[in-house]
Amino acid sequence: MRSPLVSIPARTGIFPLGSATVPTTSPLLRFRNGLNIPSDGEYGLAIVGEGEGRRRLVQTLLSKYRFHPHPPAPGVFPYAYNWGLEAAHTQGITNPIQSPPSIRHLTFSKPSATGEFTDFTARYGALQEEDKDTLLQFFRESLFPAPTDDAIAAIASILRIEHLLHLPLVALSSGQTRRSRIAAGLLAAPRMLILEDPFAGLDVQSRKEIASMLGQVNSGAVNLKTPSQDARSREEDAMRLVLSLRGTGTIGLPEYVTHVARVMGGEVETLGKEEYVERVKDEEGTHHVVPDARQAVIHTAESSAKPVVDVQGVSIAYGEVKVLDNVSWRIHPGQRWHLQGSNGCGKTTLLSLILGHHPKSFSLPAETLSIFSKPRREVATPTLRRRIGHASPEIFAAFPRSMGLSAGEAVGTGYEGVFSRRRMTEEQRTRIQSLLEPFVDLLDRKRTPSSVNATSSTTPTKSTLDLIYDTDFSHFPANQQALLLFLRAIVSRPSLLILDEASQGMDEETWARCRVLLDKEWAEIAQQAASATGDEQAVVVVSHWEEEVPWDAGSGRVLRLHEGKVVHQE
Ligand SMILES: Nc1ncnc2c1ncn2[C@@H]1O[C@H](COP(=O)(O)OP(=O)(O)OP(=O)(O)O)[C@@H](O)[C@H]1O
Repeated sequence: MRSPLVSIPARTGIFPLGSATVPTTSPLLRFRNGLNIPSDGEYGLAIVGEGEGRRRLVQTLLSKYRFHPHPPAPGVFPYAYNWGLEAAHTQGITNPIQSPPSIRHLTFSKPSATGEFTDFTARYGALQEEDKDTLLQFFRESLFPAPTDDAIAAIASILRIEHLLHLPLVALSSGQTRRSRIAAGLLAAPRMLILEDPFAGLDVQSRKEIASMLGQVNSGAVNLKTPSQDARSREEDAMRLVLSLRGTGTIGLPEYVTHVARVMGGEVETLGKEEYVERVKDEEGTHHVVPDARQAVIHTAESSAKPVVDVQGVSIAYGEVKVLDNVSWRIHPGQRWHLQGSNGCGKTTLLSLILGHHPKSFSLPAETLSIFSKPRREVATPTLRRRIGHASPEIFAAFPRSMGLSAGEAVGTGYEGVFSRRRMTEEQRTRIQSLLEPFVDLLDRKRTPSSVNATSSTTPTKSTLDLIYDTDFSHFPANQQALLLFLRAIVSRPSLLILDEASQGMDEETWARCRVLLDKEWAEIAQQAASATGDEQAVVVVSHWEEEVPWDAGSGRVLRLHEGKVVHQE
């Protein structure tokens, strides 16, 4: 038997580093019944629950906080691991792990490291010299220690990304990028790998494949460090995987997971998987998020108005590879479309033509692409920016963080669909504040999770809203930046709203509130349309999760692509 990898005693409180030895504030987190991550044997951990709590628990595992009342033994970093050694000593375990474990943390919702604007349109063609680095080069040159070519080949085969190795990084679709980042995390072969929301943005098949592959890595059946070791030592050296999953996590709980650490109201409780699943079932009977304006929405009205978008027989190829193959699609005002298809099938490319991000958008024959009832080539790109609201992982990655834009200004850039500062009119400022208002308890940087519950029903004061409005966009954590960029997409009530994986990086609770807001928006837009002051909004949603489409199942329309072809339209 070996000492546990991480062993946090029951009733431990977590405090910021540098806080008073005898705490004067309530803990950031409290462990109700302790957390033990054994270093060998059958064990898989998933962290679920409140977004902020999950992030704190991850940071705790990375030893970014102070523990009280019983701190781990002083010594090597990461400290949470020292408890394992202590426990080994008191329990007479003779075979403790000698060296501190290397821990790697893979998060997918991080903005670019420099905060600079990156021109995401480069991925659709005109590659700059610096954008030409391939995935293979990235694996060889950016990881430390550098993996062997054999290890790269093995992981590429397991994750089915061999065909992408020679593509430029910027050409990868968002699902392909995610697979590649999981591959990079595994190639670094740490003792413990923490993956945050690894399944968001993955299609159903990919989710299954990756969940099963993670299970094999976690059990030691796939060992990327030393493939020649015998079965016993492979199990001992297995890379421990810790998954942090959104909400209840029951949607994406892989089979190999045996334990769940659930964070609720600032408290961590560790449960066996079965017990946890049972409990969630019981609770779901009583805790439903019921959006209050749903019934007011008209989802499938066949409009007599002219189409917002008319795509007729469009094809796009990169060399021999056809990414879109004779695609036709007509979108009318008021229609709700769910654009479906597996990772890399061409969804984002199709949308980039409509959005004017793709270099071919402007040069397609006039009869193949019309937007707002005119051939695309007769519609100026700034008009598209202004009339199409758009949120996507690409916008999230590219949005400038170093310009000092405030949260309110960031949302306001949606009026023109630009990435630069614009002076807001008083009316626009009021509108932005009205969008921020339903989220004020989430965005208020001063509140703790426990105080949120207590006060979220009270009307926010003007000054809190002003404060949020004026706070630097880049000071918000990634999940809140995702929320602000969603508000940016809807702020101008555009004729066409494109939500491409817009909920990625957000907590379930936040997305549930976004859905309520959308319903309210659509009801108001429909009312205005009925009094003949405009058309209803057309909406396109890209999501691999049926649960995240913001209308009732079956009430919208579907366009499904497969390898660039339309295979289903209803
Ligand atoms: N410059 C390029 N050269 C070759 N292939 C490319 C290039 N740019 C994009 N591709 C490929 O085009 C395909 C379509 O990508 P796209 O981003 O449209 O997929 P998607 O359906 O949006 O996927 P996801 O669900 O992962 O977001 C991908 O397989 C991608 O690798």
